[in-house]
Amino acid sequence: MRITSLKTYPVAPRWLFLRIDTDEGITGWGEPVVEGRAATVAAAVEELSDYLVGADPLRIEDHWQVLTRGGFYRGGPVLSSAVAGIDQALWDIAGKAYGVPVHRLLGGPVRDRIRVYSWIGGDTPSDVADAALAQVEAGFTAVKMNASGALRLLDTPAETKGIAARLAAVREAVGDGIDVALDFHGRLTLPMARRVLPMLEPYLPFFVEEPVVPELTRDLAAVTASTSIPIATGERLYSRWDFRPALEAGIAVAQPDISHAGGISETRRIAALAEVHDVSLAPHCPLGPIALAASLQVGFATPNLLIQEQSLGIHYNEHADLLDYLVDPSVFAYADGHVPLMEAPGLGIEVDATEVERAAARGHRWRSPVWRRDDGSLTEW
Ligand SMILES: O=C(O)[C@@H](O)[C@H](O)[C@H](O)CO
Ligand SMILES: [Mg+2]
Repeated sequence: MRITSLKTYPVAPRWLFLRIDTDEGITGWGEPVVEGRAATVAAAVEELSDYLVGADPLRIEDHWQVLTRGGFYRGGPVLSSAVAGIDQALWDIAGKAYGVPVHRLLGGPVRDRIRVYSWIGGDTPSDVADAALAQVEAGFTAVKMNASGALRLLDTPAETKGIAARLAAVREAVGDGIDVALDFHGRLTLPMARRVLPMLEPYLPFFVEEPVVPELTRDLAAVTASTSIPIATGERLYSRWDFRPALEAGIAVAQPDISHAGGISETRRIAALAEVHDVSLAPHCPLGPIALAASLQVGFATPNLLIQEQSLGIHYNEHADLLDYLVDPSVFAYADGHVPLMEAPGLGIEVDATEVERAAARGHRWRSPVWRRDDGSLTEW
């Protein structure tokens, strides 16, 4: 079998889909994207495609090595995400060629279903509590909320207590049987993290995500030592080499994004490295159905999986949602907040190619918001 073409489709809300065709009529799909940089990653995929057209799609690992290491300059979000989407599409082709779901090629399932969580929004404590209750009513057993708005480097008692008040309101609303995670998007300085996290401890959050920016991986050790809350990070780490210092810093949960961190091949290796550190996996995925399917395929075959993020209805999903590009959306029906074992070949989904073409023709470009503090200085959004 030979690869005949690679084609990318920028689609709403903020995704980039990749279609790889072969001379045997088998098509694979991947999702190579950095949110807000879809066109940049598409250019990287286009440049890498010179090497792939005419090659055997089943030599997945060799292609991963050449595309990642063969260029001398490696790593980073753009290149790693381009390779990630290509890798997903090659695993999809392999599964379809062998007639099995990808998790069977990874050693077979180690669980029957995967627990997924939903993102919840809202500004006031009662807004977030209502959003959490709506997800619990929809069957989810875990939610994740944004921890705060734009914070100062060292913030007021009112802002600081407000973070705890929002979590307290959610805990009060959903009770102790539901898991509640908080995402800080790297908005805390180390001294703020030391002050805020102990205030959250009484409400037993599931985990706290990205308390500090990933550039401060070294400071994570001080954060993890300062609190009993499990610390999660990883959506802005792109390889097992990037994850090593975070794992050594004592995080509890690794969050590789299968569309950023080198695809199925590398996420599988990051999971194994995490296992060495007694760290569980909660793959990041505020992305589309292909990225979610690829994440789930790894999750079915990975012993240290904690939970899977999924993007149905999250606030980024304007003009399109998770299920819009699937021939059969029931695959992500989330019975009782779980996805049952997927048995269809490849990634286990059927992408609606006509809808993808139509959405790409409409054109769409999503930009990350720019957040500023009250003095006008830039902060993490
Ligand atoms: O954990 C999450 O889902 C968020 O931090 C998103 O990754 C972020 O808004 C960029 O897409
Ligand atoms: Mg996050």
